[in-house]
Amino acid sequence: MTELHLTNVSFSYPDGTKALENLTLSVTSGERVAIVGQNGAGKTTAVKLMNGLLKPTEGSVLVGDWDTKNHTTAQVSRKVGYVFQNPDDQIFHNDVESEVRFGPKNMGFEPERVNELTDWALKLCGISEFAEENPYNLPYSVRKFVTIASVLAMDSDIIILDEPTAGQDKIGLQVLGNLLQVLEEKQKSVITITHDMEFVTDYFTRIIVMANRQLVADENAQKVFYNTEVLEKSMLKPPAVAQMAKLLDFSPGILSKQQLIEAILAQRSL
Ligand SMILES: Nc1ncnc2c1ncn2[C@@H]1O[C@H](COP(=O)(O)OP(=O)(O)OP(=O)(O)O)[C@@H](O)[C@H]1O
Repeated sequence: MTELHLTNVSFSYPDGTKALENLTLSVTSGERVAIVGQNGAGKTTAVKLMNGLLKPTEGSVLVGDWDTKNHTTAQVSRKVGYVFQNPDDQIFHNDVESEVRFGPKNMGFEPERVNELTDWALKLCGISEFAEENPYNLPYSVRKFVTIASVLAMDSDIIILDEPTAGQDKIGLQVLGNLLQVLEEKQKSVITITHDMEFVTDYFTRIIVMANRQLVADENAQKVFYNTEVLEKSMLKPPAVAQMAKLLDFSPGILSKQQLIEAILAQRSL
């Protein structure tokens, strides 16, 4: 299993734009972490540094015992799979199965293992029925699962999902929820960038909040969504349930509908 350690990481793009300042965080095996924050906060830059697409200007990124500065992006991406925000930036085959099969095949797995991983990933993403289809004939939500499957099939220890809930309906969200559970059972770490706070409270216990190129909180959901200073700094909008609980002046920490209902019933019975 592979751990991830970012230590005092800063990054500037070649045009001089400073995108990340002094980021320090670690992710252990099997952990689920959500990275949230306003547009331009530095989230995408942070995850690109984690999978070796970018190398830090200052500080270090360790993937297991590899310093990403000493390894190619291709090498690092075998350990840290990255599902891009936009599936159309990632898909390049004319049928779904070839797209998913490409990763494990390219990594040199035995043909039997390639078949096994491809079938597993297609099934886990609920897209086996589309195996022979051209991804570009499928809706955006399915194309997103094609890219998730193609990364899962590489069997990397750390998986980054950029905005996985974008465009997903209730069934898509259920597939994602199940997928996160299966990955946790396999001790895979999942790091997601998302603007979907309901998704965060439903599935992620650890939240990293970023604002203005910096980390402003690394806490559980209860602490983040009831911390006025963090919310103001990051301009983060808490999930609807937490907003309602605050308006009703309930004690901090309520995040689920069930907790809110229980608090309302308890107040009525007073
Ligand atoms: N290729 C690039 N060249 C120059 N500046 C860039 C580049 N990519 C991103 N930036 C800048 O770096 C900063 C951080 O961007 P980044 O994409 O990491 O933020 P983000 O939190 O992921 O935002 P979003 O939620 O909009 O994707 C922003 O000021 C952005 O404009």
